[in-house]
Amino acid sequence: MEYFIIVNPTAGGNNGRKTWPKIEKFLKTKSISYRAYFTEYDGHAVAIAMQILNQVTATNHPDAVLVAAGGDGTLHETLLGCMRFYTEHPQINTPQVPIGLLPIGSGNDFARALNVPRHWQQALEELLACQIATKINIGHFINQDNQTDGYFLNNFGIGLDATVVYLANHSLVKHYQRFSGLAYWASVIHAVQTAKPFKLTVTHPDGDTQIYPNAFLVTTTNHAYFGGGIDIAPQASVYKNTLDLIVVEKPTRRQIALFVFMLLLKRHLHLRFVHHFSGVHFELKTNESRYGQIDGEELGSKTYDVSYETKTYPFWIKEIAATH
Ligand SMILES: Nc1ncnc2c1ncn2[C@@H]1O[C@H](COP(=O)(O)OP(=O)(O)OP(=O)(O)O)[C@@H](O)[C@H]1O
Repeated sequence: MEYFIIVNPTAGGNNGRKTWPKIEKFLKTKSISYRAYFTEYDGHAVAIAMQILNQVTATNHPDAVLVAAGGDGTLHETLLGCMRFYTEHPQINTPQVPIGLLPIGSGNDFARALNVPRHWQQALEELLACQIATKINIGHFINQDNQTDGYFLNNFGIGLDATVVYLANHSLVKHYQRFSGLAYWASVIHAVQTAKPFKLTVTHPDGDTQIYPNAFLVTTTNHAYFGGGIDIAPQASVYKNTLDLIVVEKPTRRQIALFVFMLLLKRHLHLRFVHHFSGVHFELKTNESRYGQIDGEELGSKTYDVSYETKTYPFWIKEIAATH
């Protein structure tokens, strides 16, 4: 195999920069064939992934694996580059180049969902031991207003979780690994206090519609986790072709405490201000501007008219039969 590794040196509060020399040493010791590419700016992994696929498909390279060494953002951009490349080159009929993960970011929720170890060496050993690609479900969304689309591995959030992402990304201490956890939790508290509820309309394929006048946290998720390991949708799985939608209506202070307590017990879906759906397709519409996030990447503050479904992409991971 030949591993084309996209390294985000800034992932995990510069953990990428510190960990890469160890990864490289390990690869050299084992005489593994690899090429490394370093991201230099936001969005760079999209361009690098496309460039690698261009090269790999032009030379008919049969044993290529694209590896995202970073956090969920790097992985998201790598996937986006792959999906964009294959959409732009529909004539390519060789199998899609699989994506592997070296989770050296902060949250690493997709790695958690796939049971990929979050220590670089264990993750690398599993990656190198893998023999066959596994098709995994990913989220696909279409903006109904302009028909643009995109993908997510983890979740597409509107409201509270996206406000947290916005505040954490703009925190002054974000780039210091030691403080990134603190910055995150400070952002959660700030967001809970300041985020405003909004009207959300959910439409199902059969035309059934629900309206939530006080939606507060709206997450469409591909697996159980969000926010760095919070088990927001315990029944969700990348091995199901469904997406899970969690809608939390604006809670009172007492309800916030109850929500956190029930979340820890994984019983929060029983609360009457928490709503949960699982489906292969649904649409969400809002009419007030709110922050949005996709796999931890900011969308800014806007309104949404979005439809959701799943697609698949091959990943270079150890298959977990038990969760199928
Ligand atoms: N050289 C760079 N300088 C600044 N930002 C970069 C650079 N390379 C990549 N980025 C950006 O860094 C951001 C964060 O990366 P990533 O999500 O992989 O790490 P993380 O936030 O630590 O992990 P997680 O999302 O799992 O919490 C991404 O938006 C990416 O575009």
